[in-house]
Amino acid sequence: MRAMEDGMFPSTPGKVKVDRAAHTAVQRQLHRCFASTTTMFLWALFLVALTASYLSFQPFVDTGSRFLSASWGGIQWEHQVRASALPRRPGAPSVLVTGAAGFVGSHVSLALARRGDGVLGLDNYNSYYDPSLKHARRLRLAEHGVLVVEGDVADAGLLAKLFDVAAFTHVMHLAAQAGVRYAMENPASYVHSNVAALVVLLEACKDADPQPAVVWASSSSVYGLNDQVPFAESDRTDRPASIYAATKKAGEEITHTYNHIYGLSTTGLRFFTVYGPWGRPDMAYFSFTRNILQGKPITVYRGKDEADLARDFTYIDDIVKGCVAALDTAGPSTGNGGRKRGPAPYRIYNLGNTQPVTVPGLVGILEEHLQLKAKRNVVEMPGNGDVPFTHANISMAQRDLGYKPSTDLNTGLRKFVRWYLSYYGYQRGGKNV
Ligand SMILES: O=C(O)[C@H]1O[C@H](OP(=O)(O)OP(=O)(O)OC[C@H]2O[C@@H](n3ccc(=O)[nH]c3=O)[C@H](O)[C@@H]2O)[C@H](O)[C@@H](O)[C@@H]1O
Repeated sequence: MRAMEDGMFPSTPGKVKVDRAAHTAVQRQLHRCFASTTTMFLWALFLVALTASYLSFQPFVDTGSRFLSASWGGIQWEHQVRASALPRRPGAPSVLVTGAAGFVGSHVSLALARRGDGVLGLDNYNSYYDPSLKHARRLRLAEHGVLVVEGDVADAGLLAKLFDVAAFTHVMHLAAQAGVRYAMENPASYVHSNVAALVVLLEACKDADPQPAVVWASSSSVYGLNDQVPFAESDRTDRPASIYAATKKAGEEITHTYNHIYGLSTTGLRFFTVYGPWGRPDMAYFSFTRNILQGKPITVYRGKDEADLARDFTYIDDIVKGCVAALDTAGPSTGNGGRKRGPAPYRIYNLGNTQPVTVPGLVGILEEHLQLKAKRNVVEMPGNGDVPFTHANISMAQRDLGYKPSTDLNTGLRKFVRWYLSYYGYQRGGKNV
């Protein structure tokens, strides 16, 4: 380190010796160099090229060094973003879908693109579960002209750029740190994705002109220790059983604030244990399927007094219909320039199936579709944030969104198993690859 510093700086600051003979020789050289007009022309050409290349790197240079490592920016990228966000039929919405490479996000993006909406996806492809599944979903969307930008919702610079490039009429915010039990291992990731990133997104929405309407994923877990059945939107949600639930509940309060102050139209959807093809490998129905096929044991939790746990499992196609209907019925935001110009809708809906099934019941259906017996390891539910049961009252969603789930667990799991076997290369009676 010392040697390097010695080479760079004079040993006594302010006392630099100038070699006069060398200095004159250099001056003569420079003079000879610029004397010829051809050489001057070449220098000019070089300077023009240098300036042009600097300007083409402007999006990276002027927004700060944090973007140097990001995979977005540039004229070509902006062109792709604009094309993806552009509606394919007159009057159709232009939707920014966050978490578009996720389970619900990819299905909703596809449904919107299929009917001609403009759809731009955003996803950080994190490794909470196998990112290769997220990339496979991305490729599926690309086949339908949907671009999924790689980036984090908490990146305010990226969001500002996206809103600058495309005029989104709606935001479908489905990016989140999901999973109830993982919240005990990594609570900070829930605060980052479900609270901090949500605020960054709402800031971008409130600054946009015109402001988009926001539809976003809350969760049935907000009901926490509520024991009034079925769960209605008017029930207590101030007793969350997990950090995950607490961050989703925080999201409901935060969106309320943006609705109240800035006139943002917001709709929170409380999803009830969503399952189906292209699903999440961390969820019970998915990991049970994997273990049963591999001959490995599964852990089945049981509640107090040996009571079975139950969930209001809801099939993905029903959830997609609910999301699209929420988007179509969302009233407009009313603010601009950071100020509210009138009241805007603030809505919360349950999207469930209304037919809870026990966890042993779920395993039984999987055994039937897989034609294999599960090795069940039944244990008492650990104190890990789980709740004993969920059951949705969907009358509000029925009334306002025309939401009407139509897939029972048996039918939905049949479709899931068919997808699973084909995606992972299984054939009946053994793995094919
Ligand atoms: O409805 C929701 O809001 C939530 O639904 C699911 O959470 P959860 O219902 O706990 O779904 P799973 O993790 O698939 O668990 C389903 C049931 O299986 C049980 N389970 C889970 C894992 C396991 O190894 N064994 C087991 O018996 C759980 O206790 C639970 O009763 C999602 O994972 C959450 O992201 C989502 O927000």
